[in-house]
This record gives sequence, structure tokens and C-alpha cells, in this order.
Amino acid sequence: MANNQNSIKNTELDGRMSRDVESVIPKKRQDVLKWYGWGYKDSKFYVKDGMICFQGDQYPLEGCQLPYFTEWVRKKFDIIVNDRNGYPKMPESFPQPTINQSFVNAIKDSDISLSSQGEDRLIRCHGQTLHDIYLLWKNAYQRIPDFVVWPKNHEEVNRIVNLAHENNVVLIPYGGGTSVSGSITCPQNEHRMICVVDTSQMNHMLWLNKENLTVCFESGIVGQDLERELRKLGLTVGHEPDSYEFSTLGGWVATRASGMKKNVYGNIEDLIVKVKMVTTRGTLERECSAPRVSSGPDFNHIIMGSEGTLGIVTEVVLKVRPLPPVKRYGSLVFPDFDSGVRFMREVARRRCQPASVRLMDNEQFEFGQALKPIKGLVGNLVDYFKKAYVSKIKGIDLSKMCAATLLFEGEREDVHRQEALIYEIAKRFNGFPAGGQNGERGYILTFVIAYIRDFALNHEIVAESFETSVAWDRCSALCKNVKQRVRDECKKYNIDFFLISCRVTQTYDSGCCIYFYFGFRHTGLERPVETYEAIECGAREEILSNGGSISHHHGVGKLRNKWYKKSVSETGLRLYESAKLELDPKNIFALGNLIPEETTDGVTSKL
Ligand SMILES: Cc1cc2nc3c(=O)[nH]c(=O)nc-3n(C[C@H](O)[C@H](O)[C@H](O)COP(=O)(O)OP(=O)(O)OC[C@H]3O[C@@H](n4cnc5c(N)ncnc54)[C@H](O)[C@@H]3O)c2cc1C
Repeated sequence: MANNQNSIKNTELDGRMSRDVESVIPKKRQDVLKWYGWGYKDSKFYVKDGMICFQGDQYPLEGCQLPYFTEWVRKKFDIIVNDRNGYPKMPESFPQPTINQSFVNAIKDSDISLSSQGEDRLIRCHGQTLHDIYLLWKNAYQRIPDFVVWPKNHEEVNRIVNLAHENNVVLIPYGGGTSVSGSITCPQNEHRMICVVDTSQMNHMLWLNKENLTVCFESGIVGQDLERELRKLGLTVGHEPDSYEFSTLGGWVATRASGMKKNVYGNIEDLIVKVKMVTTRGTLERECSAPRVSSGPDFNHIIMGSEGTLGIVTEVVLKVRPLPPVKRYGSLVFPDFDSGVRFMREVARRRCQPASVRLMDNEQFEFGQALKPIKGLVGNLVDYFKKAYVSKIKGIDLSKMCAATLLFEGEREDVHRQEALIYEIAKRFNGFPAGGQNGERGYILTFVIAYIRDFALNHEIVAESFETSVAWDRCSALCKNVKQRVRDECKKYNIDFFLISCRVTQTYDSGCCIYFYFGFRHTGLERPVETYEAIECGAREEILSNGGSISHHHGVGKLRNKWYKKSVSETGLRLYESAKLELDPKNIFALGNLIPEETTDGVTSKL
């Protein structure tokens, strides 16, 4: 009987699908990834003969010269780019570690992979905020992790958490390190030993159930690895945050991530069937894999968005879909941003969103155009006629025009139907199709744009993005007011050269997600990052007063924790604190996310 049951279980879970996944990112991350900034070591913007170029064979801009971008930078920031190499060198010495010997000995005895080397510690002390990267460039971190461990599975995580609890050692769960909320940055005032739990070696596919279309992965799997493995089987999860080359499943869960194709596949909360989190009180996991359960509050939602403060996510069961037979890009041009917003609202009202639809304002549209590589005479002529068509025949003011990029996925007929409907709706708002090539470029550039920040830092420009979600009736006003607030703040700080632009990236029944880019030239400014933060803080206040949220998908972290209480109410905050006190009474997951450090100490002092 027992055998019979086991075999049923095995067939259900198709254990034969269990496999090791070879990751594009090795255990020694710094062999492949930049230690001081974003992405692959060999991918970057650089200057040759006065022109900005891009290198990086993972991307379609590889080897391209970018004359329009060079000119855009000159005009926007009054900068003549040069080939100076101001990139930092790996320091030769590192902050002294705080060692809890009894913890270290027990980890060694447990045969868990570990390191106390300075380089391994430094590259895991931060995420990707401007603040984090700037501190790294200036070699200004006072506090970095003291120790790194690489568990191989759920059991090893259990052992690490128990040992940390026993020995009062702080643990920081670390996935892909792509956080943009300060959530993995070491709390600078922590006196206890800090141990980073790097999940990269927990990246197995544990099982696949083709009948239920569910798959179980360990939490350290990197997005691109996960999709590559599933694609081999004709499947996809379809979760593609812009960071998915480097971010991990555990990170997505812990931050409540959102992918660009959420209209078809859903955000991470829609994709999760079951999730396992190790806490100091044991493992938190829903017992049943049924698709929906009415059984009190859903504790998956205690785990999602917990930002590493309650425990370590080890395994996740996700929904998968068959790969779509057709994938097609498109783009639309609108005479102005407000027409574009009305189009987006109508698409949402009719619930006919393609896999992705993103609306860019004029600034961002121009910026995207500037990233076009050098062209031959024919290319330039075609561009000239396109511009003439838009401005003369369509009567559109090029300085107001904005664009939407579209991605359709599905069965051929469904895609056809969807395209026809989208183009018909666009027409009602004076929009018209601008071709699949422009759409495809828009999505491909998403991955390249992330490399600009390091280049910018090297040219005295600080830049970062921030985002929010808002109800439809406030969308246009929020965009306008936030941009104006940033302009006013820049004036206050005597900043003459800056970029503030936005796009609507996600649509919902009742509202949308808005994503801002902000950067400025800081030549002569004493504290550029603090100034940036002060302006971004002003922008967030403006967002909140316009009815926007604290975050749509970046999370709270340390960057936005001062607004957390207001966002969830006093009672909500106490509920979170109680959960924290129950699951982590010694505050070993002392990351300082969600609630500011003083309050975190408050939790500890209640013991
Ligand atoms: C260029 C760029 C583009 C981005 N685009 C998007 C986007 O489109 N959509 C989006 O949602 N986000 C985006 N982000 C933000 C970021 O990628 C996400 O927050 C992502 O989910 C973080 O995953 P990670 O594996 O890198 O986590 P990390 O940065 O390593 O950690 C983030 C937080 O999760 C916790 N954590 C990580 N793993 C675990 C685990 N196993 N158990 C418990 N806690 C854990 C950490 O402690 C930390 O608090 C982007 C960031 C960048 C830099």
C-alpha cells in the first residue's frame, strides 16, 4: 500500500523532471558580474573617438556606435563625453569582521560552504540603489557582512537559521542582489555578527507536474536560468521583471515582484501556488496545493513582501504555461501623453491588454530614439520621411508626441484579434501604429538601459528610477505634479541639467503603475547623492499626496520605510510587529526593512 502511494506521488510530481540547473552566474559572482555596478563584466557603455559606444555580446547593441545618444547627452546635460576611466578598483583591505566563533565552528562542523574573504563579503553588502553603488565607488562602507554561507538545500537553511538563532547572529538572505530599496544593504549600526545567506546554490528544479502545470524550484534560481530550463520543455512561467537576467525566485517572492508580461501570466502573487519559508520557529508552508483555499488569512501573503525580515524562502511551487506559439511586437504613437493615458485606461476597462503595453512620455520616447545605432544613408532617409509623415501628414507636434510599445503573446488567431482591437482603440485616441520594429527595440533596450547608470556616474551624473501605482483618475495629474515637483526641487538646488521622465508600465482594472527616471549633472555639487535623495523624497511626498502608493513593485526596504506606517496604518504596523516578534523573537533577520531601525530595536526590546 505504502509503495503504491509513493508511486502515485512520484507520477503526480513527475520526479524524473528533477534536475540540477547550471547557472549563468557562478558561485564566485565576481568572475562574471561587475563588482561595482550593474550586470555582466564585459557589458558597458564607453567612449571611443568622442562617441558613446556599447559593448556586450549578450545584447543586440553589441559593438554599436551611438551618435544620437552622444548628442542627446551633450544637449541634455551639457557634457562632452570622454573616455576617462573613473571606475573604482577593488579595495585591498576590508572592514574588520565581527566573528561569533561558536556560530562559525558550528557552520564548519555542518559542512556548509562558507567564506570570510573580504571580496566575497564586500560584493554582498549592497543592492543597486544609487546610494549603495555610490558608497561602493567611494569605498565608504563602514559595515559589510562578516561572513557568507551558501546552503545547498532547505535542510541546510534550517540548520543555519537554528544556529543563528542560538548564537544571536544576524542573517541577511541574498538572492540576486538587484534590490533597489536598500533591502539587502547591511544595517550600518549592527553590532552582532552579520552572515549573508547566499541562495545561489539552491537552484534546482525539484519537480514538474505537467497535468497540473505546476513546477517546484528552489528559491535561488535566477530568472533567466528558470525560463531557459522551462523553455526546453515547451513551458514558461512568464515572469519577466526587467532584472530577470540576475534576480532570483526567492527575491521575487520576498519583494512582491512584478514582471513586464503580468497581463497574461500575472504578478508573482498570482503565480505562486505554494511557498516554503524557514523561520526561527520552524517552517511556514501551506499544507495543500489546491488552487484556492478558504482557510482564514492566506499566510503566503505573510511571506510575500517580507523582504527577508521574517525568514528564508527555500522552495516555491509556481504555475507554468505552455510556450505561446506566437510572439509579436507593436508600437503606437499618440499626439500627447494624456491621449496615451486615455488609451491605456480604455484598454484596461475592456480588459484586452496584450502581454505588455507600456506608454512612454515625450522625454522617454526621445531618449529611446537617441539609443538608435548609427545608420547608413538609406536608414537616415527613412527616418527623415517617417518624421515628415508624423509631423506634416498626421499633424503631430514632435515635442509632445509619445509612444506605446506592445507585446502580444498567444495563439495566432487570438493575437490577430487582439492586435485589431488594440489598433482600433488607439485610433479613437488619435493614436496610430508605428511598427513592430520600434516595439521590439523598446523591450530589448530595457535590458541595456540598466547599464547607463555606471556610465553616467563616470560623467558626474547621478540617476535612478522610482515607481508607484495609482488609481486611473489620478494618473495624469500625478505624472504632471511629480515632474513639476522635481523641476522645482532642482531649481532649489541650482541644478540646471537634469532629466525627469515617466512611463505607464502596468495596467489594472482600477489603476496603473507609473515608473519615473530622474538624473542630474552634479558638477560642483558637494553631496550629489544626498541631494538626489532629498529630491526623490520630495517626489515621493508628492506621489503620496496625489494618491499614489509607497511602491508598486520595488518594495519598501530601508529607502521607503519611513512611509510604511502611514501606508499600512498604526494597526497594520502592530500586526506586522507581532508577526515579526512571533517568527523572529531575537530579530536575527535585522535588515531594517519595512520599519526603521529604531522601531526594529523596539521589537527586540519588547522581549
Ligand atoms: C535594472 C533593474 C530592473 C528592475 N526591474 C524590476 C521589475 O521589472 N520588476 C520588479 O518587481 N523589480 C524590479 N527590480 C527590482 C529587483 O530586481 C526586485 O526587487 C527583485 O525581486 C529582487 O530579487 P533578487 O533576487 O535580486 O533579490 P535581492 O536583491 O537579493 O534581495 C531583495 C530582498 O529580498 C530578500 N530575499 C532575497 N532572497 C530571499 C529568500 N530566498 N528568502 C527570503 N528573502 C529573500 C532579501 O533579503 C532582500 O530583502 C529591478 C531592479 C533593477 C536593478
